[in-house]
Amino acid sequence: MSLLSVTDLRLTFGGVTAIDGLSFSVDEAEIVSVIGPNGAGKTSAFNCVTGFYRPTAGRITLRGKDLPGLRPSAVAALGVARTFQNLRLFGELSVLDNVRAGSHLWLRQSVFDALLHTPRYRRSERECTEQAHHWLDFVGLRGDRYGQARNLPYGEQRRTEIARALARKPDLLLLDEPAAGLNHGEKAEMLDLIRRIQALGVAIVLIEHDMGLVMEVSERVVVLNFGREIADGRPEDVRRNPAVIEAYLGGDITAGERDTPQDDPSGTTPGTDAAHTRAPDAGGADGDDPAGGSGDGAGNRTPARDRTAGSDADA
Ligand SMILES: Nc1ncnc2c1ncn2[C@@H]1O[C@H](COP(=O)(O)OP(=O)(O)OP(=O)(O)O)[C@@H](O)[C@H]1O
Repeated sequence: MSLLSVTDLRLTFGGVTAIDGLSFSVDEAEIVSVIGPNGAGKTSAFNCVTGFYRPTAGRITLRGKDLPGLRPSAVAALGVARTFQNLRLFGELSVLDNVRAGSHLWLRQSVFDALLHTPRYRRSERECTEQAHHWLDFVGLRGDRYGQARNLPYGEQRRTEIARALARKPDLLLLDEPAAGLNHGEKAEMLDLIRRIQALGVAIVLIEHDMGLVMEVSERVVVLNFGREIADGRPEDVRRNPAVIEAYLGGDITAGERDTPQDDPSGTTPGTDAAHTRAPDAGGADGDDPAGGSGDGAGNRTPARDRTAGSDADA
């Protein structure tokens, strides 16, 4: 049985069809990437899996258990953790406390323990802090872990978010554009980190516009375009798939692999990522940020272009 199974997933917002029949599965400790141009429905799919959105139709199961209808906290308790395209750290809290917040999911303490500071409470808090240090070491955080999270450089904040997700001890980790806004060296470190997470036995679903990273790290790649799945296969097959090449308007889908210091002397501009060569949508709804946040914090969004299905939402 697959760890995650998504079957005929559909999601509409009024007249907008965000996902139109998506099916894929993820095995234990497998890395599967979901790619596609801006607005293709990738983040919406994550939101359906994690309980942030309720699908219009279709099935999502984790080890055979149906997920739709469960609240995000219940999905997390089943072993699914995620990071967000737009970072969602508690900026005022320390880096350490942000990661400690991830551990609280599995801590065994009652309100009674917390109020009376029982030995059990003190023990579990200590364990929680040790775990947070462990995961910050694991992700290779270099910054001050006792300082406010908002003061960390962008790449370090991304690591902190991943540490917080790992503190939940997930079996499945959904990473939404983990390399966005990172420079060349940081992207190489991210690739290494993703592999080390997999080596822990954690399955990963990756949304990423950097095709170099996707092709390097994925065992399978699922391609979405306008909400429809147009390919699902091994990276080397997907990159040659005519429908995929067409979806990128004839662009070289491996363009991101040229995102080297030579192309970008500053080493800080992720703008050569392939998917950004075509942007059917840069709508106000960012999927994980229905309140209207658009962009990934790195400013690497491309201009909006009309699309039939999405035009309402984009208006
Ligand atoms: N809450 C929402 N309300 C209305 N429309 C939405 C909402 N969330 C997403 N959409 C629409 O669904 C479509 C898919 O959006 P989604 O954010 O899932 O795409 P994406 O592939 O993740 O894009 P990107 O690469 O830019 O993050 C878009 O047309 C978007 O405008």
